[in-house]
Amino acid sequence: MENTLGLEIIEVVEQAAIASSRWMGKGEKNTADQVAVEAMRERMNKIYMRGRIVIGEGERDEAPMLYIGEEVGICTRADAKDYCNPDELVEIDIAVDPCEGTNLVAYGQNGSMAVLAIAEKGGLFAAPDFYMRKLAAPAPARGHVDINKSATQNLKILSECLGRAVEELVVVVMDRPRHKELIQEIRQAGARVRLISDGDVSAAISCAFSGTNIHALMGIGAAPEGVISAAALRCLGGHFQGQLIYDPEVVKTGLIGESKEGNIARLKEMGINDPDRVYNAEELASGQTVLFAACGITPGTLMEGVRFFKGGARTQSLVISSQSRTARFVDTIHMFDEPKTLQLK
Ligand SMILES: O=C(COP(=O)(O)O)[C@@H](O)[C@H](O)[C@H](O)[C@H](O)COP(=O)(O)O
Ligand SMILES: [Mn+2]
Ligand SMILES: [Mn+2]
Repeated sequence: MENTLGLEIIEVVEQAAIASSRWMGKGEKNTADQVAVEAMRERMNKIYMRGRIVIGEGERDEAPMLYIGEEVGICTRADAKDYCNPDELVEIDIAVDPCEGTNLVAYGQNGSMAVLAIAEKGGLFAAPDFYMRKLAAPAPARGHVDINKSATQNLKILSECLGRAVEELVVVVMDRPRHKELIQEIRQAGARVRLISDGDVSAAISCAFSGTNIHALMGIGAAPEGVISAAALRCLGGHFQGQLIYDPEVVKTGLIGESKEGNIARLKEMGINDPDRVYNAEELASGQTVLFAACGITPGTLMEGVRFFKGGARTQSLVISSQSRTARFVDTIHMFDEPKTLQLK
């Protein structure tokens, strides 16, 4: 699966990011999302692979999407075996979020990215479009912090694992009414809180890189984004745990149906019999080979955003592979017109 695919998916996220960034700051989140979806689909369909979308994101808020179950790649065609080699015919599952942080793009704010994760068939948890309680932390804290413990306890553990005072820790939390008590508790424990309006994938992955000044992600975000984050953290050896949240009272957004009971029944239909189960990164992204790729749309903690210049654009992407154990930052210059002199800085 690995080699050529690793290169091709860089272009998939780059094309989605470039398309979306043309709508940066225009106040139209659905268009910023739609163009990213179309660009991602178009580029994926040029790859010699046999892909299936398992996480398309978007059902909950009716955003444009790549559909769950949608087949992508040249080798999904009926006559594929005539021109695809056996490696390309291996079925792979793909989780995508072509525009993660649509509001951030629409309002010209930092932290949005085009992102996807890939594993062999069955290697990614097909999360329902519900919410997920998440705990992400750097590698030294992996398996020590625990989502079942209080924020206060986890901060103490984190401080021991990272060898720094609780006061020196920064925790990212989504700025939502559902997190009022959590925010209070983190502050009371002595740590500092970075509130974000959107974009918890970037926050989760940032935990795995020292120098980002992000030491944990706590709280409830979307479940599909949880699986994508888990894929990256699994490859990077960071800590990630997720627990589905199906009670509308807990999330307070009115976006996941009327009743907790109805949602439990929905989960059962999907084969999830224990709705309260806590999943770790290896369970959410269980594939033998996991690939992750992201490209900044607007500037972020990990990557630059798309920068246009006369006749082209420059992007920065991150590609992570469990197989080659690499995290590659890729700086690309895209030439829209005839190549001219390229500006290096
Ligand atoms: O910010 C986010 C929105 O993603 P997108 O729709 O692709 O632009 C994600 O990072 C969050 O994980 C999540 O979708 C958010 O927490 C949903 O919560 P809410 O806005 O309270 O419904
Ligand atoms: Mn998203
Ligand atoms: Mn999105």
